[in-house]
Amino acid sequence: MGYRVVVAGATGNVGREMLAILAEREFPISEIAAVASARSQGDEIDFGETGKKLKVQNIEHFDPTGWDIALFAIGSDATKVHGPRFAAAGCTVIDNSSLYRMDPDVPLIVPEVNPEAIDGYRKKNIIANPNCSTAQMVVALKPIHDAATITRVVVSTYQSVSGAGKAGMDELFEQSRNIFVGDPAEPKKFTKQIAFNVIPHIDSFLDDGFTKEEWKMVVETKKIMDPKIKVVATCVRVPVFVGHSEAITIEMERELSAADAQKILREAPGVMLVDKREDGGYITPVECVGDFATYVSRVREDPTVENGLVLWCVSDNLRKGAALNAVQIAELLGRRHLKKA
Ligand SMILES: NC(=O)C1=CN([C@@H]2O[C@H](COP(=O)(O)OP(=O)(O)OC[C@H]3O[C@@H](n4cnc5c(N)ncnc54)[C@H](OP(=O)(O)O)[C@@H]3O)[C@@H](O)[C@H]2O)C=CC1
Ligand SMILES: N[C@@H](CC(=O)OP(=O)(O)O)C(=O)O
Repeated sequence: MGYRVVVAGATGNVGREMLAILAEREFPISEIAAVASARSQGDEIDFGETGKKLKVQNIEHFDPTGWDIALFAIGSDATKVHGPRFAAAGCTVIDNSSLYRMDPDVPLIVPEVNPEAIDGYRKKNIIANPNCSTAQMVVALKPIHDAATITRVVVSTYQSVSGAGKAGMDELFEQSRNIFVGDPAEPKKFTKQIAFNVIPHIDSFLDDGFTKEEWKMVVETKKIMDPKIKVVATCVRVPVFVGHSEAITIEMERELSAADAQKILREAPGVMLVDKREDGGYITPVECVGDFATYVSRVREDPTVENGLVLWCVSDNLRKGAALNAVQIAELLGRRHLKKA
């Protein structure tokens, strides 16, 4: 007994994590299909660690009729073509691209933060997954917002290359190797050398000088958590393979001590507080890989404003930032709306 589930983009970084997480969390599945582009048609991929192999199907020829849920991680362009086709066939699309996130008829969901918003999904039969940097930030901030009403957020991100897909990971690997052996480190996917460097530029530039990645953090946080919150972001690519980090400074309406914030975060869903004020008493990206948690460390009071806190937040961008959140949405959809086959 279970659902008929499609993973679209199953050969990619996010798709492979989706398959792994569906298996790890024993999502109720009666049948699973792995689809991707024509390039991968016929390839065999693992269904997580179940030992089961899945033959990749070409999305162009895949008929979604009779399938219950499709987890999409194929980018905005391909989603524009196939998302509405799957949704119209009755297969609910949970989409990782940015295409539908700000569509008023599409719920944008982080299950720990705004689960009730999923109830509007029937308008388009599509549910959006937020940007990876937004997802982990709202998980960390929601419990603090509930306690003291956050009014302003200043965030700087340190985003791993896996956020730019398989090609981003390959580029960091190749450039690092080339530099060690004295070969040129040519940028391809990124705008400048990423190995042994940082790049203050993710996604395209907008007219006001911010990047689209920074804009997404602003508008998505408002849609998921509270339209009144002011957010300003600086998004930076760093030479880390997996795991996004964020330095977050917040201002609140009411006073909340660092000790009280730590107490709240210790109990918060999806959050793992690791905050010892000693060497190594905090989490770094390499330590979060493969985990479900959003880690919070280094919670402290900001002495420069009346009610302010500063914290450090780390999470596996391919999991909470994409695949895990999508599977959690599927679980939520099952609990609130679907009947098991
Ligand atoms: N929520 C978030 O913050 C995140 C969202 N994403 C989203 O997920 C998407 C995939 O990311 P990621 O896995 O890292 O990228 P990868 O580059 O690792 O994988 C891309 C996947 O998309 C498939 N694909 C590409 N073009 C098409 C097409 N025209 N039709 C069908 N399938 C296609 C690829 O198939 P093939 O192997 O056959 O080429 C592959 O499976 C991103 O583009 C983004 O939209 C990603 C990371 C985080
Ligand atoms: N832009 C993110 C990953 C991503 O795909 O985001 P989005 O789905 O918002 O385009 C990163 O590079 O880390």
